[in-house]
Amino acid sequence: MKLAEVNFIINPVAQNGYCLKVWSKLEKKLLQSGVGYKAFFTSYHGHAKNIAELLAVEANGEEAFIVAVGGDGTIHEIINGICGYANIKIAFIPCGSGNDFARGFSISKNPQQALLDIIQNINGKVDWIDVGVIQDKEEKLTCFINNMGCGFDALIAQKVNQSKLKRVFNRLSMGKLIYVIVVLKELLAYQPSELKVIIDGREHRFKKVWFITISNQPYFGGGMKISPNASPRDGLLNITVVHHLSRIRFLLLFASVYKGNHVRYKEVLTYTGTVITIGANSPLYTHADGELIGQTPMAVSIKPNIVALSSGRINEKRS
Ligand SMILES: Nc1ncnc2c1ncn2[C@@H]1O[C@H](COP(=O)(O)OP(=O)(O)OP(=O)(O)O)[C@@H](O)[C@H]1O
Repeated sequence: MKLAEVNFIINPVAQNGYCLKVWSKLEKKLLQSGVGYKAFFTSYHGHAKNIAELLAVEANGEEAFIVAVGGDGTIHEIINGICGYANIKIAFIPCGSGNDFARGFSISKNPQQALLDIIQNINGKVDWIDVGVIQDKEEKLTCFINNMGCGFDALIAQKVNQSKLKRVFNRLSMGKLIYVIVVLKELLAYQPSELKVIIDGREHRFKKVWFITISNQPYFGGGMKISPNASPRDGLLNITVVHHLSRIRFLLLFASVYKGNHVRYKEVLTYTGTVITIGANSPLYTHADGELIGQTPMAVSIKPNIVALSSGRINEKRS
């Protein structure tokens, strides 16, 4: 059987350099497997997007296979490079600190197992998944595969990415804890906002909003099940608005979000939709897959079944 050639895009700095160590082990397995491959290493923020786009163009309509080796930021960039190229198949080997993509898409969190799954399914089935698209006021487009959000969650994403503690916790393999620490730190100072949200033509106004999150899959922030019912295969985006919540109740809610039980709070509203616009009384930080992309207003929509995801056990429940 002829095996396809695989293009690996590796983020050597993901999880504080752990990804590079993992890659050297994966490469040994690859050499043993006989799979033809090329390895590309990112050398700056945004490089994975550029490499992926170049590979998509160079494939010239032929099928090409790209595997992201890194964290959620790496798969986010690759999605932004290949979204719209129907000839590109992707897969993921989780080596980041948050790894919400692996959780949400039931990919093994063990990099060696994830590689084995990819090799076993190398010429096999693909799963066509939805992608969210954000348009900012300058009409710049950004895709997201996990979720996007405005307000407190975007502020947390930014602070986590900037935090020197992130490196320390990554070194201790406690990447998730940094989200908890940053939330507790920012909670006292944050001022909730007023929001106008239009979902499929219907206007909603909210006061004292902590954040709005729009999800393609359930997980955010290293395992928080922010949108328990989100599915990347249903052609819908799942919207979560958290408003009118005291700081004490925020802490209770925060403790329940890892199991998705926060949706039982009356201060948590959920919707589904396909075209959403978000405006606020003052500009709010906005993230896409945990990467800060600018400030509101933002328009969000869904591209159903646009990306081909290949992984051996994608439909098994693993998280
Ligand atoms: N060579 C590089 N030097 C500096 N930054 C890089 C380089 N290559 C990639 N990056 C950036 O590193 C950032 C973090 O990558 P990534 O999200 O994959 O890892 P992580 O933060 O450890 O994982 P997670 O997002 O799952 O918590 C991304 O914003 C990416 O653009």
